[in-house]
Amino acid sequence: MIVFDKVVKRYPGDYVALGGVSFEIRHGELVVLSGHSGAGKSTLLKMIPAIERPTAGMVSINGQDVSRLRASAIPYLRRNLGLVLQESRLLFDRSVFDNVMLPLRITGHLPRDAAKRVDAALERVGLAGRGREMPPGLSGGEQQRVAIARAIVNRPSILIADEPTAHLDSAYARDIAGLFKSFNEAGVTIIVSTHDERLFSQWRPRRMVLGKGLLMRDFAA
Ligand SMILES: Nc1ncnc2c1ncn2[C@@H]1O[C@H](COP(=O)(O)OP(=O)(O)OP(=O)(O)O)[C@@H](O)[C@H]1O
Repeated sequence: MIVFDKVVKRYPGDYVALGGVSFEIRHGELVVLSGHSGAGKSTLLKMIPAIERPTAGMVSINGQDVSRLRASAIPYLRRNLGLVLQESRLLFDRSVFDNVMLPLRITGHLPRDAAKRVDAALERVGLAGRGREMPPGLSGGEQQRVAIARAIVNRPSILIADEPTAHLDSAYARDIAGLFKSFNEAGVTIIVSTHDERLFSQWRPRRMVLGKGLLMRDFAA
């Protein structure tokens, strides 16, 4: 369970990006977060992996307060989270395989079955056998699939994606939305922000709408 309790985020210059946001997300939910540009979506998502910390209030995951986590504990937190953030770009000078392998290297020791995990993640996103290719040779949609493979290679129980379909044409965007749905069906909790809620509406997700740093609407699934 993810809990936000009266979370406030003030950036330097006193800009209030989140003005006191509270909600709970249960295990296995599919949550679509929308809101105008600057509403605070990225800020909210970044609080879950402790990339941003609340100015006030608390964020917890499965009972652990992540808003005040020691720096040394953060890698353990992130090991259980899959992240597809706007800044999580691919390394263009490394193969698709190496890009997806990256989180496995970061966690310290390579699992014995690391290569198998990478292959399984690539297969999961429809890129089986493409590991040797280089990212610049892939379409935008395929690059996004690599980023998603990289996010799921650790088999996280929670997957967070910040506008994963931005810059993709509608057919690719629908494919990517379908991928998230398939992960959700496999039991993964999904929190995805989008400018286009319609991409997910057929699955009747929980819809949360942010406006000016406040939770304006929260439609249960
Ligand atoms: N590191 C930062 N320092 C100062 N202000 C910031 C920082 N990050 C975000 N902001 C400001 O906080 C507000 C919320 O930003 P945020 O990126 O969370 O919104 P968003 O809803 O994700 O927007 P978009 O849809 O454009 O990505 C914006 O006005 C932004 O300029």
